[in-house]
Amino acid sequence: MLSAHALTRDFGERRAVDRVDLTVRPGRITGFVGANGAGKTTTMRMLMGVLGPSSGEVRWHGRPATAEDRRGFGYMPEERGLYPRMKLAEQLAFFARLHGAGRSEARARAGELLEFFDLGDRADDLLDSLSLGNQQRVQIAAALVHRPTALVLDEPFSGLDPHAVDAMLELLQREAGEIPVLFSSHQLDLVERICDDVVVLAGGRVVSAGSVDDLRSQETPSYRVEVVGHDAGWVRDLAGVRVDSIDASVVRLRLAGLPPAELVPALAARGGVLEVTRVRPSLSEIFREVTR
Ligand SMILES: Nc1ncnc2c1ncn2[C@@H]1O[C@H](COP(=O)(O)OP(=O)(O)OP(=O)(O)O)[C@@H](O)[C@H]1O
Repeated sequence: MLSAHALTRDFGERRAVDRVDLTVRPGRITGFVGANGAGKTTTMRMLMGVLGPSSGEVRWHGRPATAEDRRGFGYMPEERGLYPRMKLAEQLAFFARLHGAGRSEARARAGELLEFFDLGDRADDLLDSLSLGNQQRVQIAAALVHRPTALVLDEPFSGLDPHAVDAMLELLQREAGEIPVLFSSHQLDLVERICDDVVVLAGGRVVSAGSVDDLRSQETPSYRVEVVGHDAGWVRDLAGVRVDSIDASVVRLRLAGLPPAELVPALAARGGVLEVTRVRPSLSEIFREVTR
């Protein structure tokens, strides 16, 4: 289990990460989300030990994480960091050897990962001859080369086409069966698809954390209402509700004081109603709600 405890980082006067607590459990995929500049990369760098905290602590299995512990982690940094003019297979074998693999074991592992990412026939190509999405696949392969004990991935999905996204999802699910996996992403639909847990950061602070289902259940329920006629504007006059949007005859609203059982009668007393549906909030909606 990888965890952060009151992890804080200042850059001069500016506090980029502010007393962040988070836990990444084995067997679960944790998504790390937040607007640009929220502090995700800075937190991940501290988890990996490439940046020291101003205060707070990173723990591995409940005790302070050491350099040795971190050598076991797989990391995909935001700035990436492979050698553009090195052949793919050579490059991956090189990283495997840095982690202590013997020559033939390193070569075999490089070949296996390139096959997995459909790059087996590009083994002798230079990294910078690949498309950006394929370079991204090699970045992930490099993070996996030493069979890591935990994975920390900074935006692994950015720039990937849908096939590569699917391959990445499959891979993360497979890896997360055994080890803690934390990844940051702005693609909330993907986070929703595969994450068990989510940590939402805003202005350097954790504003929400837990399983996707828990976050959903904390959210104020939202309703879709379709009224008779072309203008549902009158719904705004209802007491005890907050209207999120109106599009002709369709309204999205939340209850703000009105008990759920009174919504339909209150609507019907004011106008013609065709349908009222309770809507399960998407992660994007939850994100907007908790970060606003
Ligand atoms: N080396 C640095 N020196 C000064 N300020 C920094 C440094 N690194 C990050 N920051 C600041 O810390 C804040 C958090 O940045 P960070 O890159 O961690 O955010 P992020 O959530 O990863 O953003 P994005 O989604 O855009 O990648 C930003 O205001 C950024 O400008």
